[in-house]
Amino acid sequence: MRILLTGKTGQVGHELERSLRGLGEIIALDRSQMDLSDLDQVRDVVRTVKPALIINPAAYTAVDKAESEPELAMRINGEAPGVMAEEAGKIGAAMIHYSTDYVFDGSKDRPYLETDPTCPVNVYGSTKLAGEQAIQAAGIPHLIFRTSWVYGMYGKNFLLTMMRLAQERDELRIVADQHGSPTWSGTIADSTAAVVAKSIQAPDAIDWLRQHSGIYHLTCQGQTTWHGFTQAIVAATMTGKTPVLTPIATQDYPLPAKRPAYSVMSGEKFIRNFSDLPSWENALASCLQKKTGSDNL
Ligand SMILES: NC(=O)C1=CN([C@@H]2O[C@H](COP(=O)(O)OP(=O)(O)OC[C@H]3O[C@@H](n4cnc5c(N)ncnc54)[C@H](OP(=O)(O)O)[C@@H]3O)[C@@H](O)[C@H]2O)C=CC1
Ligand SMILES: Cc1cn([C@H]2C[C@H](O)[C@@H](COP(=O)(O)OP(=O)(O)O[C@H]3O[C@@H](C)C(=O)[C@@H](O)[C@H]3O)O2)c(=O)[nH]c1=O
Ligand SMILES: [Mg+2]
Repeated sequence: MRILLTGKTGQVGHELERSLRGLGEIIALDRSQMDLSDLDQVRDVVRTVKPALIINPAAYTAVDKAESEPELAMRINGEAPGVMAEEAGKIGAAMIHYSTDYVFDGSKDRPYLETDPTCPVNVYGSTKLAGEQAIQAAGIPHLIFRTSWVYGMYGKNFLLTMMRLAQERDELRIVADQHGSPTWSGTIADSTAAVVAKSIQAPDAIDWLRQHSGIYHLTCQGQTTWHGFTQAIVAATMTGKTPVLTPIATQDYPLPAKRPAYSVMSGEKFIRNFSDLPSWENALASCLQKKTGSDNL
């Protein structure tokens, strides 16, 4: 199966390139080869590569910057996935796409289900929701994996930021009233590869993907806060003198974009249909131990 992989320099794209090895002919592209802000180029690349499956982890992920660049964020997160899906439809291809917990407003206090109403509270979330809707509207075989709080040893993320700040400072002030599920990029990539492998084992991979089409919540299981996540990071990575970790309220860490106060998502549908998901604690340990996502959930 020929697979077109976007965003190979991103956290998830980087791990996917590794996890997908052996599952087909992987055409992995970066921004210079497929710029999602150039919709004509997106169209041309799909037409030239003619994949059976598009896997799209590329996205505009700068949550605060998106507030001042809504049009660019919408083109990359909302429109480009729609163009990919439209072109996929013309060649009988399927699509695996990634979305976010930030499609929810955070007013629930129990894990969000795939059937719960969406209501983004920031520009990034609105543009990611538009991407989901554009893919659904194209009517192609598709899997949309909503994930959250992604980290790993590669790329820009909260784990690496906090490991650095914990070395530099005596005190860290961290938001303790936002609840979510930190998710290792390796878990996302390996879980995606497991799904692709299942599709390939079926008599007709595209038909299998059509039968399983829909939205799935793909996160590590359990929940914490950014403060709780930092406590786990510091405990696992530092010995000797550690900084004081002071819990603070969201309002005491002002940022341009609003965030949902609660964005835990139930992984039950994903687990029932595809494969098990690790707890966030176990995934963090695996990440720190292995430093790759190649063969560990
Ligand atoms: N990070 C997170 O916490 C979360 C992410 N998600 C979703 O998961 C998916 C993967 O995210 P993640 O890997 O963490 O994201 P990263 O920010 O690590 O990577 C984003 C990727 O998209 C690429 N990209 C950005 N703009 C363009 C563009 N105009 N054209 C082509 N490529 C572009 C980047 O390229 P370059 O390296 O050149 O910038 C990079 O390869 C995304 O859909 C994201 O919305 C969902 C929930 C949480
Ligand atoms: C560095 C730092 C951050 N924080 C807070 C700010 C913020 O609320 C929280 C996390 O910071 P981030 O910048 O990683 O948060 P954010 O960019 O909102 O992360 C989000 O990214 C997008 C792409 C998603 O899809 C989401 O699932 C989520 O992972 O931690 C502190 O409280 N203290 C600190 O010292
Ligand atoms: Mg961020």
